[in-house]
Amino acid sequence: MDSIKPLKTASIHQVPKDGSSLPLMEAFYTIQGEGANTGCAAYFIRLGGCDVGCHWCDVKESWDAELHPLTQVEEIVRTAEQFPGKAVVVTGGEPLLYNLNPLTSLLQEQGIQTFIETSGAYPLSGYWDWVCLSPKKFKAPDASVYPFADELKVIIFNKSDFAWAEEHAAKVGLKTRLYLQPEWSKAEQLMPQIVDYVKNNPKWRVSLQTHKYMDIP
Ligand SMILES: C[S@@+](CC[C@H](N)C(=O)[O-])C[C@H]1O[C@@H](n2cnc3c(N)ncnc32)[C@H](O)[C@@H]1O
Ligand SMILES: Nc1nc2[nH]cc(C(=O)O)c2c(=O)[nH]1
Ligand code: SF4
Ligand SMILES: [Mg+2]
Repeated sequence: MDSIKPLKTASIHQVPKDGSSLPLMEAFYTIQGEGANTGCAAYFIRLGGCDVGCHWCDVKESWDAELHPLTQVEEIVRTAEQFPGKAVVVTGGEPLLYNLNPLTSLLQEQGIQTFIETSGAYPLSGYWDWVCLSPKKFKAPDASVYPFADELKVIIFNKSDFAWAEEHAAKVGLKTRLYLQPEWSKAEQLMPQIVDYVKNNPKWRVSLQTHKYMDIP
């Protein structure tokens, strides 16, 4: 009897540089829960691999790329096409570890809008309809990413993060929409401070992880 072939996996460094296949952790059709596109139906493509190391990361299972099978981008796009919502959110892990040009050009050829969730720790690749930059203290964004940010989404974990958020707001363009999002485990405790901050600094908006309140992926 044939034995079951293990799926091929690779470390971050062994993923093909041409972007023809990517370590796919999971993909699911849901509602964008966060930021400017909150409430929109979207297909999420979660790539494995991240070396940023946020201690409060809500998807630590994504960090080790080797746990997630290398998947041809054609196959990823073929599945994305099946859903009525014509927007894809590429997230991770840190998606900018990889060459995202083939994935995003194929998606756009199919009339699918491309959104990315990134820490900006690496230069941008890919063709994007919406870039959400969420900077991290643990590995600063590459300076080249700020001009591409349609949205800056700063996670608030403690009081000092408001001043830190302003440092990043000073680096994005005038058209970039600014969001403060409470770290999930601290959301209840931080909410009064976030509400006060936005009332006093109205260039910012509040972003909540609404999918967690809706109990959807
Ligand atoms: C899991 S990350 C993956 C994409 C990319 N690595 C990044 O950090 O932007 C997706 C989004 O979730 C946010 N996030 C992760 N853990 C969170 C938490 N515990 N509370 C609130 N937001 C969180 C990140 O800041 C990011 O905006
Ligand atoms: N519904 C939903 N919205 C999201 N927005 C960003 C997410 C992410 O993990 O990148 C996410 C997620 O995991 N689920
Ligand atoms: S950069 Fe994103 S995926 Fe990586 S640890 Fe931080 S929140 Fe998690
Ligand atoms: Mg998430």
